[in-house]
Amino acid sequence: MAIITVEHLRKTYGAHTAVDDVSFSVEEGEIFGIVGRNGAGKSTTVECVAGLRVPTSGRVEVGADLKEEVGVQLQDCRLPDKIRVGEALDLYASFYSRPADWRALLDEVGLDPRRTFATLSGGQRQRLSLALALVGSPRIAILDELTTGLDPLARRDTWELITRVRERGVTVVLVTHFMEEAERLCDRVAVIAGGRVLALDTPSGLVERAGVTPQVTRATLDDAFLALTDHPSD
Ligand SMILES: Nc1ncnc2c1ncn2[C@@H]1O[C@H](COP(=O)(O)OP(=O)(O)OP(=O)(O)O)[C@@H](O)[C@H]1O
Repeated sequence: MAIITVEHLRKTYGAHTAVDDVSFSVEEGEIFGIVGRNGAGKSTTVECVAGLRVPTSGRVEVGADLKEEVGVQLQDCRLPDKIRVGEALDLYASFYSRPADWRALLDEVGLDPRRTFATLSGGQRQRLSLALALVGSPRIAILDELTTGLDPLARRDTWELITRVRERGVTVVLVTHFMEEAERLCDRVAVIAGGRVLALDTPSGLVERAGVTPQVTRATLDDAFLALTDHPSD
């Protein structure tokens, strides 16, 4: 059953059209990927889904309470330098009527509640932003480039965290630049370019659809992405 339905979504900023006629639906419990190059319209799309931006036209329907049941991790989230990790979690938990146990969440993401935001590495900040997105026990988690800027090992750890989130029944919308990430984690992936959905399928379906020939061993989603976005077929 679809928990998110987006139909003919359009978002303009002045004369610039960032998202143009985007339609897709996300099934409850799946990890749905949105991939595309810089400026493709990925963040604008998920911010419209999360209710953070108002669509210019089109329909966005979310089968969950936006304030209580949707957790959002935004790109480049910043907190005051001196706030402690535990204080941030405690504050965010107070926004929800059924918050998760934030100490357990911090254990899961491997963060010390006494650390201040200023002393966290890039990877630790990303893990904090994931914990903040999950502290309300959401039914839907929207994660916007959660692993950008992480080293390969930290990225893999984060993939494990995302898999565990899904195992708890949370629907995940994952915006990413990394095709390997989308291929490993996502049930279905929408490829966006120029504010439009070029293709939407399972990772293996996209590879097949793009008709890419394996270079060494087998064709990957990365090959499919390059083929689709280099020669978009409308
Ligand atoms: N507030 C805004 N005002 C004007 N233009 C904007 C605004 N936000 C985004 N844009 C433009 O809209 C287009 C889509 O941006 P968006 O951030 O949705 O893309 P993206 O696919 O998430 O890119 P990235 O991977 O670089 O984050 C870009 O051309 C961007 O410059």
